[in-house]
Amino acid sequence: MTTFPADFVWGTATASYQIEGAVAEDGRRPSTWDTFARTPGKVWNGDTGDVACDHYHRFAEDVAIMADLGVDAYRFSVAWPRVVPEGTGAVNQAGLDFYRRVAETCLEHGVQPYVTLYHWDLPQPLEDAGGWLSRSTAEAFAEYARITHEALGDVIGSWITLNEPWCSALLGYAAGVHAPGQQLGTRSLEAAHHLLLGHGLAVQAMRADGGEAPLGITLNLHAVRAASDSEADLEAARRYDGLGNRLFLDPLLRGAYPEDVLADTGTTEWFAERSDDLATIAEPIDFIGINYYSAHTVAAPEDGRFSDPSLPTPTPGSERVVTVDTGAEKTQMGWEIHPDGLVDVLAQVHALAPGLPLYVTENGSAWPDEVGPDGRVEDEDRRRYLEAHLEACREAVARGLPLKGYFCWSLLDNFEWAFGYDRRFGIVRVDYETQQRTVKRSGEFYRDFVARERG
Ligand SMILES: OC[C@@H]1[C@@H](O)[C@H](O)[C@@H](O)c2nc(CNc3ccccc3)cn21
Repeated sequence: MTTFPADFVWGTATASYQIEGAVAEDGRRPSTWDTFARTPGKVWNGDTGDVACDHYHRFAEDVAIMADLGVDAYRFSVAWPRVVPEGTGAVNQAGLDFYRRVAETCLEHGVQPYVTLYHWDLPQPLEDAGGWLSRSTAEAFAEYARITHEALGDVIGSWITLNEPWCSALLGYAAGVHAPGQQLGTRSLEAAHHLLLGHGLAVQAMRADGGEAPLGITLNLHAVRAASDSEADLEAARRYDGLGNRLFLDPLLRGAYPEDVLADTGTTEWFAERSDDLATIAEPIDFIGINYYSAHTVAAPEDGRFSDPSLPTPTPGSERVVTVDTGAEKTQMGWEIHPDGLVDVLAQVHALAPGLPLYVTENGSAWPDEVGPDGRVEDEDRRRYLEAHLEACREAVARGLPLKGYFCWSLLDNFEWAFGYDRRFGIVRVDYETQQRTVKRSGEFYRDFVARERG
């Protein structure tokens, strides 16, 4: 059986708004998710990230848990509203000091800090000024990245500019199910462009600041399969792969937007007017992070079949694609379980950029956990999902794909965006009443798997 390289990175991942709480402490100012969560009807049960896992005060305990799990690395995000509270202008030293404490605590425990600079918590004043629909937000992001990289470059092992620009653009500005909750159809591609521009400007700014730490970006890639080899279904798959994957992979790795996607969405002229930005967007990077959860079998709509629910309407083009239920097992999110799709997306990126290091920066599953009378959480479904995807990583390595690490989503149960606290992804349970942490069966499995593979 193929073994993982000795330097393969085993990690866990979280994000600031989902775990920190302390949303008004030490100078932090509101983000778009503070606003969105407070908008009636947007988040399950009216949940907010006000307290979450209280990680702002409990980070040392959480890092110690990671050390006990034996992970090599911790991927967490820096909250822009803690560091530059208004989005531009004054820097909040208390915010930088918090992340320095987190990083130093990680290093003291032998855990490498991986930072995501933007995991969706945009400072509200920037949204008020146009958000990602505005080019100025891209420029503000680059300045925030430069400030944070300059302040923390001595304690951060790797930098990820953006988490999932697809979600920020398509869910935030088309579907409206994520902050800021806009439903602007194809104008969401303008947000995608400014997110990618912000990424490129940030890479340039951090490179200019010096430092050796690798720089990359994280994309949620969709493994896409046509329901049949009919022309209509193959066309649906082309559309889904285009809007879900190539709209981001192509400018980042080929320096050009996919013409078919721009044609599909009627945005060819808008992007042509900004073609000079492509050189910045395609600024060379050191790795790509891939968030993988599921594969999608798609088909052309027929009478009686509705638009694809996982491409929330009115996402551009979703009226021309339906997701087909293949009968595969699903997680509590309704996402089908296809570990082989992980290998497919890694191979897709490798084909575009041979040799570029790849990390699975998120992979995990939500299930309705039960706490036993002994206080344990025997989450066999999550353990099984985890095992299957770790074996998919092994297969990817065996095929010679440049997979360098795996980060389990998530270390802790946390605020699951529009689902609030109704969905648990953690390998460690959080009792939100007491903030008690309990390592689940899946966490024990991950600990033992990593120890065994490390030899
Ligand atoms: O939903 C689980 C996690 C979420 O908690 C992370 O913050 C986020 O980075 C994340 N991305 C995906 C995959 N992409 C996605 C697709 C549809 C809706 C929301 C996210 C899953 N997850």
